[in-house]
Amino acid sequence: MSINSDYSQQGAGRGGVGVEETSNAVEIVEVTKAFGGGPPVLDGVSVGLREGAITTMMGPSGTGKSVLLKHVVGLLEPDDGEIRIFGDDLWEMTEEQRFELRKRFGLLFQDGALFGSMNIYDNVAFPLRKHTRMSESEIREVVMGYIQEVGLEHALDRAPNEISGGMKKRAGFARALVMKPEIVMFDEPDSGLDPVRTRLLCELILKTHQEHGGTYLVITHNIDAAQTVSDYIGVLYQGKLADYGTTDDVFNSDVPMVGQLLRAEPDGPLGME
Ligand SMILES: Nc1ncnc2c1ncn2[C@@H]1O[C@H](COP(=O)(O)OP(=O)(O)OP(=O)(O)O)[C@@H](O)[C@H]1O
Repeated sequence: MSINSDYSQQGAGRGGVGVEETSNAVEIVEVTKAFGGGPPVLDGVSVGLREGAITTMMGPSGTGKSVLLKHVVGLLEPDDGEIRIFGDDLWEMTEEQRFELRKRFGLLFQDGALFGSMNIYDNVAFPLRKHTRMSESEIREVVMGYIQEVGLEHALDRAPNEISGGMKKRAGFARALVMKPEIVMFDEPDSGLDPVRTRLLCELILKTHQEHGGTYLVITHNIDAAQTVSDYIGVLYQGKLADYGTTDDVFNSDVPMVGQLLRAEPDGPLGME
């Protein structure tokens, strides 16, 4: 599939192959969230993230995708509804249990969220130094393994402000993986990348997932990236889950807003508001 492929063409995507029988690692159940007395950003959203699958969440800007991700990782508490991680309600457990659970998550934010005062090696080593009792030589072995996987061996001593946006994302990816997380979440991993680097990052996501397994949640506006990496796609719109299914199902959706979003058509229910 070329980068400028016809998005309306069907049959691409991972299509949930091989993961249909798994249970949900994450269950978002009837979650409602509003801020400061405003209308709900999430209005009774229910969706599961299948264990071992890559699920992508799409939707127009400002529709609550990042808010949903923050609920999954426990950074936001729902006004109503439940977040269940491996069957346990995140807000029924103690603060300490939630803290322990968070170690099973890897998070990749848009800019890699690297510490500006540390070089790339120390950034990737940081979670191991903070959360484990591994020796420096054990840490080095693990860190170098992931740094090689993301192709940053030549940039170990560089500071985050000395490397490109794509390299920052790869460093953030290595840091997200270093604790061997069972759930990995990517908030717009492709933002600011050109089409070739977006494609390379997608390949890296697929390769890493294949190698290490895990449940991935990806938030993106990039149609090509969504089609390439996803087993399942959910679409958020006006506080609700407008559609959810395998990649093929959602790209074939007869929900007008979903068709418009995935074909990037100017005409349809979506406007500039
Ligand atoms: N902590 C907060 N306090 C108040 N409002 C918030 C907070 N977090 C998010 N919002 C609001 O919730 C709405 C959804 O935001 P969110 O960042 O989840 O959208 P998004 O779908 O990820 O958008 P984009 O695709 O543009 O990144 C926005 O109107 C935003 O202003």
